[in-house]
Amino acid sequence: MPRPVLLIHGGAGDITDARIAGKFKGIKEALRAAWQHLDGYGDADAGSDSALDAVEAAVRSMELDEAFNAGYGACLNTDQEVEMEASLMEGRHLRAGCVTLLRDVMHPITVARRLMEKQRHVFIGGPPAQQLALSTGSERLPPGALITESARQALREFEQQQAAGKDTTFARTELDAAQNRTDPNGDTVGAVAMDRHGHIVVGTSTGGITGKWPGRIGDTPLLGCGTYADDSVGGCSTTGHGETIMRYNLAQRILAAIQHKGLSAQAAAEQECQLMTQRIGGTGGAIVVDHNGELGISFTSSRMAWGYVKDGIIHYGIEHNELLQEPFLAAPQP
Ligand SMILES: NC(=O)C[C@H](N)C(=O)O
Repeated sequence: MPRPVLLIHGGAGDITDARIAGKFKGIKEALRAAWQHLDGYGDADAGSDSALDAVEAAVRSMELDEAFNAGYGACLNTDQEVEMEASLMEGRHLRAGCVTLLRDVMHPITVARRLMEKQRHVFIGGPPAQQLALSTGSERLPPGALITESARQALREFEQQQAAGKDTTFARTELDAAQNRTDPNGDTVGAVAMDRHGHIVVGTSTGGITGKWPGRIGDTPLLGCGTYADDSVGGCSTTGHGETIMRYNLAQRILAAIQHKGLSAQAAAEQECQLMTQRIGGTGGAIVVDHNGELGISFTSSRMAWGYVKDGIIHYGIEHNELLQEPFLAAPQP
């Protein structure tokens, strides 16, 4: 019987030093919030939805945390508004729920789950996505409630760059470190879990990229780009420059490299992230769990926050070739 696995990311990009501590804190909190669903702690029998529950819990934790570009703290479009996207997929029956252009609700990943579990469509966007959220239990937040000062600052910097005639093609995920500016923009979040029955679930949630056009849709809600899960191969969540990732079909290519080329999860993630950047120019990253529970973590951006739980230890990092560790120390159960 496979051992449960939970691997998460908190976004790829040119994350500045000042934001690393917040990312690590958020990654560890998300792992602690979610792991109990997989190891049977809070769940009497770690039931059939344990991977789904774990992924939703991890992503919800990061959606609440302004250190990340999802939910509260999501980045702003050129109209100074938040439009969020998320996708969720399970690898047993290949069911999925995807939402885009979603406004004024806290947890896009939960809306994606409700769509997957209870509705007859897979992908819904704009006001009907919000309608679905509100009619299935989400609270409507006052306009602007998801906007942080950091997100406003990121948009101001983006606008200054545009006014100065700089190339903003790659938006916030690409420009900061090179130009030595602050990076007030958090990043996309994602989670891949495998339960003890070998069922894999993947979820990804984002505000997109700062300075995007209203109505812009990125890679995150697209199956095969931001998210894919298939129990017979593995699961993958990606992050980075969406226009690049969707043109390359990054998640699907990584899983195809595992399935058809026999690569390990790590080798497949490395190979495809690198080939994508060599070929198209934008950068990104991916987390992967293959059907044996082996992990892959790779990125061509300067940094990507990630973490996983194994043998009672939280493993995490943000730099290339970095592996930090900390005891899991689960919160006491009631
Ligand atoms: N930071 C990110 O991962 C952004 C996301 N991939 C997008 O382009 O919408």
